[in-house]
Amino acid sequence: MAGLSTTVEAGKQQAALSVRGLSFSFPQESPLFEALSFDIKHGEFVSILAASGIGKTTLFRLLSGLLVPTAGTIAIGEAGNSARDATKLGKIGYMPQKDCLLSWRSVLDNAAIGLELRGASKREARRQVLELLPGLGLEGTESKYPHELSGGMRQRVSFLRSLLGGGELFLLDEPFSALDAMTRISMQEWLLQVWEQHRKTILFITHDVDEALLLSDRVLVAAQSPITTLRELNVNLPRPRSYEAALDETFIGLKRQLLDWIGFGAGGSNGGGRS
Ligand SMILES: Nc1ncnc2c1ncn2[C@@H]1O[C@H](COP(=O)(O)OP(=O)(O)OP(=O)(O)O)[C@@H](O)[C@H]1O
Repeated sequence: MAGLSTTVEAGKQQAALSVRGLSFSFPQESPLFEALSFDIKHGEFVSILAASGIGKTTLFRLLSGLLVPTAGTIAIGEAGNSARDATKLGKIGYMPQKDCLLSWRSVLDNAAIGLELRGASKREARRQVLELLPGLGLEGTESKYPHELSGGMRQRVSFLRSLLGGGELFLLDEPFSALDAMTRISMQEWLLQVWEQHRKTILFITHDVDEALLLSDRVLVAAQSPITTLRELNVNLPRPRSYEAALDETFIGLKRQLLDWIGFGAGGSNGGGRS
């Protein structure tokens, strides 16, 4: 037992997120998580790859304190805050599948919300947003409204809002799933560049094997329900990366491994649903 607690303590000091023995089920439903443990290090980009309906969004709701685990602990940041406290303290940045921009606010004012909520004056918040817009490919859009933007632009504004919210840990829930293939590739490349600049800790949910490999330092695979363990693949591809990386032999080897784990390998017969 002493050995176990030393490991957990060491993890707490270094980890941006430390999950220990997490169990959760909705009332009268089968469990989604049972005694799940994993860590995310500071500055890491980690993707969770899983089939639909297995509990990815529920995991994010647990990590952001919107749901309470049936058992286990979630510790966030160096202080080891609980999910609920970390969210209250603004340490968690959450970017959902839909951009959720406010239709009556301009790009400038949508992106500034994160800073305003942290106590910045409107003037200061706007100044910081204006400074960052060009780097996000959004120069000249500051007075536009969400309906005047493309899907990719809306997601970038949404990301900027989360970024300026100042979190230590960013939870990105399939942020590009609603985009067409071309926009999706350009958004992935854009996110790679932004991450290189800011090196925030990101936990990214996706169904897409290529996307997980292209973006991540590690991919965690949830292949069975309830989720008790996550299989882990280190993505040892050099950075900075671009979409070209997907043509690399190493990439294809890693992809083969992931497809095998989720049941689509040479011997697999997965139909893509919850197993
Ligand atoms: N409030 C709730 N009450 C009861 N069951 C729920 C509730 N929310 C989600 N579920 C169920 O929990 C399971 C996991 O849902 P969740 O949304 O976390 O899955 P997911 O892996 O994110 O799916 P997708 O990839 O399709 O978004 C599903 O079977 C879903 O129907």
